[in-house]
Amino acid sequence: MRIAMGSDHAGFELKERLARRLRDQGHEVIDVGTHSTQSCDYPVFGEAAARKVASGEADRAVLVCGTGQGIGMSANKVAGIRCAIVSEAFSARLSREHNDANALAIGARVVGPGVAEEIVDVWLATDFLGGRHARRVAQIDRMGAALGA
Ligand SMILES: O=C(CO)[C@H](O)[C@H](O)[C@H](O)COP(=O)(O)O
Repeated sequence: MRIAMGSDHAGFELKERLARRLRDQGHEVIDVGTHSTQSCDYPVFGEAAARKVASGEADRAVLVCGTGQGIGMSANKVAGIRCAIVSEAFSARLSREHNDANALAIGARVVGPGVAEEIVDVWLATDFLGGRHARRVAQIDRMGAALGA
């Protein structure tokens, strides 16, 4: 899978760890930064990674900031992005099965690296169930198109 990854300074170390692991698993990682722990602004990197997915250059995005909240909110402003902000594997799985999430945001100050790895593994391995969920996801996407968000 082609996975766009982005973080701010708070998420940098976890992003690096997750990126190494994803590459070891055979995924292509498209790292949009940041590239150090120097303080920076998460919207820049949330948007950049989300745009990779929206344009078709990446299949999914994995994002990390301190809580996952800010970078996830930023990604969700890009048309066509459904970013789930997740702290445990159950929500990660359901965000794929029910919501067809194409972006995942994790908080490096919220979960440890082992839980983060479990979240990413489950999220990447889980398929969208379609059916009634497809109708609801289409409603989300129509709202995004109509409202420009
Ligand atoms: O966006 C966030 C919170 O919603 C992230 O946790 C940021 O990483 C955090 O706000 C950065 O905070 P800092 O005090 O500038 O390190």
